[in-house]
Amino acid sequence: MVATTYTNRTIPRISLANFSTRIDEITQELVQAAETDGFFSLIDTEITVPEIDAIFKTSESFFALPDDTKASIPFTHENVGWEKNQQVRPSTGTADMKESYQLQFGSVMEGKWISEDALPGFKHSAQSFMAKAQSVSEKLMLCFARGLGFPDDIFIKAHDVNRPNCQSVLRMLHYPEVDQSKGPVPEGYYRAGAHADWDLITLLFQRPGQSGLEICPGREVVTSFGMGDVWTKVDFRPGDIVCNIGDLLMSWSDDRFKSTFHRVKAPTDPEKDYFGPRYSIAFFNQPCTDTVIQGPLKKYPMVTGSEFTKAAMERNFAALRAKKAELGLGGENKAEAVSA
Ligand SMILES: O=C(O)CCC(=O)C(=O)O
Ligand SMILES: [Fe+2]
Repeated sequence: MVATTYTNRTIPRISLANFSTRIDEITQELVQAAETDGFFSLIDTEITVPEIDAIFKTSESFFALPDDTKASIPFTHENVGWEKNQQVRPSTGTADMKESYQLQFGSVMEGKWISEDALPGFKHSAQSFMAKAQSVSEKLMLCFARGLGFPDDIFIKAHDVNRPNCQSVLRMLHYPEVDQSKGPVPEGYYRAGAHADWDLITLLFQRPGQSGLEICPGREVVTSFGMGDVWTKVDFRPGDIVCNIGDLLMSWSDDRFKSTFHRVKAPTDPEKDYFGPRYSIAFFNQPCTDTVIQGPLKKYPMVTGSEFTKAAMERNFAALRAKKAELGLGGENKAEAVSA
């Protein structure tokens, strides 16, 4: 197996304390991080450690349900519902070793919430947490709009969760334990294969002790799938929100802000890697379908939110087909329309 090359890169920790009085300083820090590696951690946010602990408890209870029960709310191409071992990334051509449950704000969730009988209180807890994640996201949206010289509310309006065509997603993730007694995970399998997210900004909630997230900066243009091979392990402390720029913001900033490849590697090293069950939660800020997108320099043609997503998916499929042909694999993956 080819060993991964690692380097230490600093992932800045940016405080949101006293947001309204410190907004200029925060904007500067965010822009700087977005222009370099595209990853940063937020600290001093309005989401407390007990609130993060509570939503992970909720998520763990969901994934502990029998598969038959979770299968009552299957994943659909509207990016909602539950999937297991179904997402294939173009970088790997093999399914991620995980299960996930995607939730949205709007009517696409009809019939997609786990029932109150199966998991009392789930919908209420998830919706409260989604509202909090949205509120933190809107602070970032305001700063990035200013950083790019746009009107303050351009990104906030484009991601208005009260509109029926809002597409933002909260995704709960569970990577099952990797049983070391069964020998090494075959080459080419990942907990989450390398990818860049398609959205504006992603908020990632991680569990202390459940390491695995790695980043590989260096992408120059949003239309490219190429990535380097020097990785950095992402460190975080309890309460941190790890954030990354997605392809939408890279495109909307004419490639000034970087949407960076990241992955969760399958554990291989008993000394350093975490083999136990891993949980994470991602909040993807996706544009309303009718949003009009174009950077200040007009580097790319103007597109709508739905056109942007469609083009991202088509690039994804083309790259996936090429990877499968390279590996001599056929067949379609079922969870292809996922948000990242
Ligand atoms: O589980 C993680 O830490 C990363 C998940 C991720 O990158 C994604 O779902 O897009
Ligand atoms: Fe991601």
